[in-house]
Parts: sequence; C-alpha cells; structure tokens
Amino acid sequence: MNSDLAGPDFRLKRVLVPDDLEAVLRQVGTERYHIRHPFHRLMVEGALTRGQMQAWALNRYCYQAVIPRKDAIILSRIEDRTLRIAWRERILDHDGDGTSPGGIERWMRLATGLGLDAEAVASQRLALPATRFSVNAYLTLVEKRTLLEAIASSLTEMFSPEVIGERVSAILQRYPYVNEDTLGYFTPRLTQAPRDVDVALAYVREHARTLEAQQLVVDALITKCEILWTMLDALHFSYVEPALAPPGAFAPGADA
Ligand SMILES: O=C(O)c1cc(C(=O)O)c2c(n1)C(=O)C(=O)c1cc(C(=O)O)[nH]c1-2
Repeated sequence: MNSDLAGPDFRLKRVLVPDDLEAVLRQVGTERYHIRHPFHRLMVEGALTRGQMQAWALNRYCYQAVIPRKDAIILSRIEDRTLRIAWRERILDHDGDGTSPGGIERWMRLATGLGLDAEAVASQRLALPATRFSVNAYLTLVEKRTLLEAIASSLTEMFSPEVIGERVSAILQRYPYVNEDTLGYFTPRLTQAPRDVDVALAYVREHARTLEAQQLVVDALITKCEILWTMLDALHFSYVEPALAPPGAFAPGADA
C-alpha cells in the first residue's frame, strides 16, 4: 500500500478514490488477519494435538452459529431490495433451507469428525467465555454501528480463501485422523466468499465517499480482524501456552 494513503495505524491521510480505499482495506488484511496468528501457524505446521484441534472446532462452532444471525440483523437494516436479495443468500448458506444442509451442519460434521459430541458442541456450554464475548461483539457491531460499517465488517472474507486453502491442505497432510469429508465445510466457502465479497465491496466502494465514512469502514474491518484474532488468542492461552482453560470450559480427554 502506498504510504501517502494512510499511516501505519491506518489513519487515512485524505479522501480516497475507491481503488485506493480498497488497497487500504487489503493492507488491513495483510497486517491484521488471523492467518498471522500463532495458533493458526501451529495448526498449519501440524503442531496441534487432537485435543487442541477439538478445542478449535468446538469454539469456532459459536462463530458459525452467530453468522446467520448477524446477517439477519444486516438484512433487516437494508432498504434496497436488490441488495437484500443478494444478502439473504448468506443466511441460506449457513442455515440451509431445511432440505439441504448449510454451513452450521457442515461445521458440526467437522466437529464430530474430530471426535466431539454433537450435543455438547451445539449447546456451546463448553466454549471459552472469551469466544462468546468475541462473537457477541460481532452481533453488537452490526446492530449498533452504521449499515456501512456492518457491511464493511464482513470484508474479512476477502482474505478467507487464502487462510482456508492453507488450513485445508495442511490438515489433510499433517493430521492423519482428519479426512476430506470431515473438512467438507470449507469447499463451498471458496466460491461463496468471493461472491459475498463482490456484493459487500461494491457497496462499500460506492457508499464510503467522505473521509469520515472511509475511516469508519477501515476501522470496522480492523475491529472484525480483532474479533477473529481474540478468538484464537483465547484458544492459545487456554490450550497451548500457558494452557489455562477457565473452569467449565472444554477439557481434552485422555485420548486426545
Ligand atoms: O475459516 C476462516 O478463517 C473464516 C474466516 C471468516 C472471516 O474472515 O470472517 C469467515 C469464514 N471462515 C467463514 O467460513 C464464513 O462463513 C464467514 C462469514 C463471515 C462474515 O463475516 O460474514 N466471515 C467468515
């Protein structure tokens, strides 16, 4: 990114044309996306135990479960019918339509494929408190901030195909107890995410025209990166180092 667009803290220096705004947003991902988190790095190096992988799947279920709810909040705030039609696809992607499964069910297949009990995962009662606080922060963001910020916060999906590609190939290579079927959640995401990004990015490029609006967009994306980052922080603290999971949280069994 050209340094005359924004400072190292992502404070914008002037009003940007849409291509320059997009360049700043992509730089946020380069610097702040969870692909750089130590927990993710350990996962792709093949260094996590089965119990740590289970902890990841169990906690990430909370994020999956909240995604269609946050998209329903966004949907309720959109006045433009064409945009609503496009946005509602996201809810179908995650909830399914009652006949074909959605992302939540596919994530459950991942969790049970790793040896977790479906009821325990769905209840979310063994999730880390910090995971719950993080996913609730996402709901609060889309509810309380402007629609522009709510839409911009979804733009971490610009970076998800890379993190998913890296994760899936590393897991298949380095975790022999996980097979392709278990990771089936990720396959549709590789086409759904770019489709979602096209819609959200077009909206942001069109509607963030003032310096103030553009800064709000950049800050919303930073906040979303922080939400994803803190979820992995919590996993790292609780299950890797110093491995101090709070009382009541998931504890890997002796076989994991
Ligand atoms: O695997 C990942 O690392 C990852 C990241 C993200 C993201 O960047 O927010 C999403 C997903 N996956 C994902 O599967 C997904 O459905 C999704 C929806 C959203 C969103 O903010 O609307 N992000 C993500």
